[in-house]
Amino acid sequence: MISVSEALDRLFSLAAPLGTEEVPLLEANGRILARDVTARRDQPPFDNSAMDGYAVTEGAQGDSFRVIGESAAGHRFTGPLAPGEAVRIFTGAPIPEGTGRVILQEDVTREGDTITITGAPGEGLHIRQSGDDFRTGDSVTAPRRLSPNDIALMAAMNIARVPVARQPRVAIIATGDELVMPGEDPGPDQIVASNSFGLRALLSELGATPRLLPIARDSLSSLRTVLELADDSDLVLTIGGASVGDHDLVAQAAADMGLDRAFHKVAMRPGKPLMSGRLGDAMMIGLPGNPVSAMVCGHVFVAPVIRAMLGLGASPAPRKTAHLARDIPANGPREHYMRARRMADGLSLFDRQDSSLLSILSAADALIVRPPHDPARSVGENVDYLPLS
Ligand SMILES: Nc1nc2c(c(=O)[nH]1)N[C@H]1C(S)=C(S)[C@@H](COP(=O)(O)OP(=O)(O)OC[C@H]3O[C@@H](n4cnc5c(N)ncnc54)[C@H](O)[C@@H]3O)O[C@H]1N2
Ligand code: MOO
Repeated sequence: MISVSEALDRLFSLAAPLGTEEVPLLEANGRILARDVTARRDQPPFDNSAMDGYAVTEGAQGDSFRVIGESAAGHRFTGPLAPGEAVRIFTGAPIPEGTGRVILQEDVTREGDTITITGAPGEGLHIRQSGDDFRTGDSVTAPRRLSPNDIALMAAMNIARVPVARQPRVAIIATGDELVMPGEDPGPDQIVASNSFGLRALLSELGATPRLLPIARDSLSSLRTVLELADDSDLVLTIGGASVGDHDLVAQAAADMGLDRAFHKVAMRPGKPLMSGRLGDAMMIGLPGNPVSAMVCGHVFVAPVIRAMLGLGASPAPRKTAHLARDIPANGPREHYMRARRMADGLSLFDRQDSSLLSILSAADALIVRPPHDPARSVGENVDYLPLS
């Protein structure tokens, strides 16, 4: 059995970045920016008023001015401004030539075309300089996952089409005679397929394009039929049938179809029967069937693989450190990902750690990472964990 970090290295060597495509700005949110993009104009493109008020050359409390015109957003005042004159101005409007400051309308009384500064104007000039925000050629740097704030910035930069990483196409194949789909009426020996739905959600969140294929039954012919449906995928994820039982046929079905196996079995808990390799043009990861094992492998292996395919680099799932709120026992020979909750007084481990317990996984928001043979740890000691939310 190989270690988790060795397994990750082998996975990364199978997971090449997938290349780029251009999408309209409207479709770029959540996508990975693949190349730096640069502003096509200065922002603001002209000096403009930060407030509604009056543009003057200079002014103090008690000064009066003659209002000679108006500058509104989208409609500038074209003439110059001289001492003793004021231009009515609104937020975002271009600053007339000669303006020294903008007096807030709250600090002014107006009679006809004459204004008098009645309030203390203060230090602020209320003028936003051209290029204050960004200048032509300033860039948004890649790679990064584009957020709504980035979309706003790129719109202001007049970038209408955005180069982004192609989304990995991921086929998800649940396997097992016992499985039915959520919403179906399970027979007495049947259970509802859950892992495929959890993994699909995880993959969507990561920025992949997941596709649920029909459930494969526990026969080589059924597995082959469904695996063949996945032939246009970048990554094929199978769930279950990865262990040593008589009905665990995924490894054999994939081998029959030419899987170039990179490894089978990892020294971790849960997740030991994990396998991976190259299957035709696609990468394949065979996940264990136990629900918590499949989801933990999703967080520990699938998520970093998707990030690597998206061009975000080959690095393990980010870890944090926190102290323990409870004692934890010594670990065995496999790296253990233990379900826990972050509490005010530290990480609190769930008593029940069986890899079938989705209710515990759902209640957990952290996986404490225990290295192989880690000794017992006491309250207050620091441990590494993977945040789940
Ligand atoms: N003799 C041994 N037995 C087992 C070993 C071992 O080393 N020696 N390893 C155990 C470990 S660790 C795991 S993990 C499981 C995983 O085995 P498989 O990948 O072959 O998974 P299955 O046997 O197909 O299923 C296990 C369990 O999970 C349920 N399942 C499967 N698929 C789904 C799904 N899509 N949604 C929800 N639940 C699913 C399935 O019904 C079983 O209950 O093997 C141990 N055994
Ligand atoms: O290690 Mo398995 O993955 O017990 O559930």
